[in-house]
Amino acid sequence: MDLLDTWRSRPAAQQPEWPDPAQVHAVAAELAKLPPLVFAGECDLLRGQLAAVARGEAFVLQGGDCAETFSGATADDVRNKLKTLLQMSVVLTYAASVPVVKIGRMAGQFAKPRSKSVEVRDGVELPAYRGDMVNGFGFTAEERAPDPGRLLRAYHAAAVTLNLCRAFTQGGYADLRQVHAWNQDFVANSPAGRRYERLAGEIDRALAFMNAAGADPEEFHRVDIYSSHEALLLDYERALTRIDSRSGLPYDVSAHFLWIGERTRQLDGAHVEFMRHIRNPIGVKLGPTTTAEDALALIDALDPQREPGRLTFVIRMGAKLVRDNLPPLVEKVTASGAQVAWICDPMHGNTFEAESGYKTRRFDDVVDEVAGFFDVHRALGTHPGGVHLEFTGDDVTECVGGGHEIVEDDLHQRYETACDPRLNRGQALDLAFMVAEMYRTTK
Ligand SMILES: O=C[C@H](O)[C@H](O)COP(=O)(O)O
Ligand SMILES: C=C(OP(=O)(O)O)C(=O)O
Ligand SMILES: [Mn+2]
Repeated sequence: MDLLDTWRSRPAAQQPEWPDPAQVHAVAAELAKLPPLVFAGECDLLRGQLAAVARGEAFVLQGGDCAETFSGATADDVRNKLKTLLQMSVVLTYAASVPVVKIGRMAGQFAKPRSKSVEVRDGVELPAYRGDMVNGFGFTAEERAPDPGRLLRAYHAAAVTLNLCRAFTQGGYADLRQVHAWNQDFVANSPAGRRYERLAGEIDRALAFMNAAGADPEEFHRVDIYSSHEALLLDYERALTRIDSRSGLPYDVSAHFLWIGERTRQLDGAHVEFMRHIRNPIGVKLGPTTTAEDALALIDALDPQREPGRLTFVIRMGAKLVRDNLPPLVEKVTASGAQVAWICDPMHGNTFEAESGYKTRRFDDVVDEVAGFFDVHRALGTHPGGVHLEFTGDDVTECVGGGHEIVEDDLHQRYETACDPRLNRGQALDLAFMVAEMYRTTK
């Protein structure tokens, strides 16, 4: 059997109950004919940059929506998210003096694992929303029915989003001389915006100095931003896996970086089996129950050559557990000689339901988990390699706390997420300043 299909005989968690498997087959055949969204050479470049992270020389900023939506694939939405990512990245690069590898949870993050497969409202039970790639968000039987045609729509929405990202980041918008422009609509009404504006002023002076001294590096005019999503729906990921004409090796060309979620990382499961065979840089989310033995077994399965940059562990323990549960993992993995990149997802271990019923997260818990992650690496002399966040470019009210204090009673004002609560732009920028400070005092 083709190695790319061995996953089919393993149990695959969190797959939709498609009404008609023949239709999934037909859609997969159509997807398999469509052009790649990313190129193998780009995935290799990212693998090289993640190798620098694993060596302790760079820092990952990975983030975006919990669940992208088809209706969110607009110029405004994508630009706002990118702007936030660029601002955070500038803060980290400048304030922490570290090269930042920028990875969007964008252009493909359309499928969600769920803790319950059904949702009940007022006695009515319907399938849970599993992302726009599977079913609709609206609470009606029609919307919630899984529809394989959505796999194709996801491909096209990813293509549109990626095209915008490429245009914004290569076409002048991401030029470092635009540091003020990214902040224009934000500065007056926000403390984070004002703090950013001061930093942008310093960058301006540094750029003017470099210019006067005769340096105007090409790298300052554009940035590389990579795409990523959870590789959840294996029919989709398999259909978008192609053999690289240069090397003869398989790459999943739906995104540069793919990760295995906390709910699908079973060693003998279909997700690990599929991901073993693609050559992209990949990640695995590790939650609070992960043992060092689990982590070592995942390395054996997914990175048998111990190739720096191939494997990233995304730690999401929760603020209360990270200081106790992470050290044995880092110690044993480091002792094994594997060079993984360690990055911190301070979102998924800190979700709770507010009294009003909204799913939310406390900004302070998010900060505390990142601080715990840094504490562990500082104590062990290992490298805190990055953060993985859920944020948006808009002023939503989904997470509580932060500089512009949002309280639980405010959540209803602008609660727009299709799945998990995201940091808004001010909270994301505040966090970037705090992470930069933690990095400076750790290294
Ligand atoms: O984004 C992550 C998961 O899909 C999400 O946290 C699960 O949320 P649920 O517990 O509402 O299903
Ligand atoms: C589902 C997610 O996370 P986890 O697998 O860590 O729960 C996510 O990143 O949205
Ligand atoms: Mn999420």
